[in-house]
Amino acid sequence: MAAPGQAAAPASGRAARIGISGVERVYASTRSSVTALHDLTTEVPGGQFLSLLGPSGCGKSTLLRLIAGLEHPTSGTIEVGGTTVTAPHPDLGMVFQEDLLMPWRTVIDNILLQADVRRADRKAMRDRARELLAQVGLEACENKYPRELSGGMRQRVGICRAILHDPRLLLMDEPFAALDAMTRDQMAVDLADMAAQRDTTVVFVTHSISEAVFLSDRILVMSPRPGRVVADITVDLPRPRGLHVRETPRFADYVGQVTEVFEDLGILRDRRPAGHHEGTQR
Ligand SMILES: Nc1ncnc2c1ncn2[C@@H]1O[C@H](COP(=O)(O)OP(=O)(O)OP(=O)(O)O)[C@@H](O)[C@H]1O
Repeated sequence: MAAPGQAAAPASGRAARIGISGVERVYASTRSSVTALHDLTTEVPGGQFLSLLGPSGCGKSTLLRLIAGLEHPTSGTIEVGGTTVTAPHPDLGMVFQEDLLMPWRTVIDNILLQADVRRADRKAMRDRARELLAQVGLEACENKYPRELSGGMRQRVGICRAILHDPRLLLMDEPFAALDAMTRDQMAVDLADMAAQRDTTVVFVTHSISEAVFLSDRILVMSPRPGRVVADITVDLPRPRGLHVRETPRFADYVGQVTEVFEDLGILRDRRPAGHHEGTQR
């Protein structure tokens, strides 16, 4: 994956390509039916860092669950690594808004849960878990319990768990949404550093335009429900990217480009003079 904190890892070709073709997802009950996604077609090359941006309820989480194989499209197909997704597939890491750590397990045992469910060699995985903890500055915390950690620390542990088995695909559903702004910035840098060291495709859901621009190779902007892709923006900012990239005119241009799409959709309303972009949730 090409991520902002460091130079991109050399692509080994192992990162999963995603193919989404004519995907529709309708949630039907006896009383009503909701079309969450409508006729979604796109391809995500292996190793790309893709962000999904869109208003609440436009189907971003639904799309992640479909890619993960946790649920199925009503019509259309999704391929991951050349295979049609019909069930949850193992070569995947997932991170959610809530850290989902088990309170009765220590930090290291929470990470090793990934090894336990896969019946992997616990000893080898323990060494790897320690390496990952060191990468995110939590080497002194391996025997602590989640209640002893801050929200940002817990979310770092969640990310370590998600990538312990070196998945070819990482799906992240608003992983930093519950964190304060400064922790969130640091998490973006940490994620960038971790991502840069492995060849993984990432699909990242966020409501933050600047977070999406900072992290991504590409941003898909989705319309209000039923979710469709209304803009497909390649973020061609040089890497490595540090937080200072946010002060550059090119960064502002990308933020402005995405903001305009939201203004055109009527989701952001700008009462300031033309050219001055300051929306919510940047
Ligand atoms: N299991 C379900 N049953 C019925 N409707 C559902 C189900 N899951 C999602 N939906 C509906 O599908 C639409 C898309 O939901 P989804 O959670 O994918 O949106 P989202 O873009 O991730 O929203 P948010 O940004 O608020 O998390 C919403 O209208 C939601 O109510």
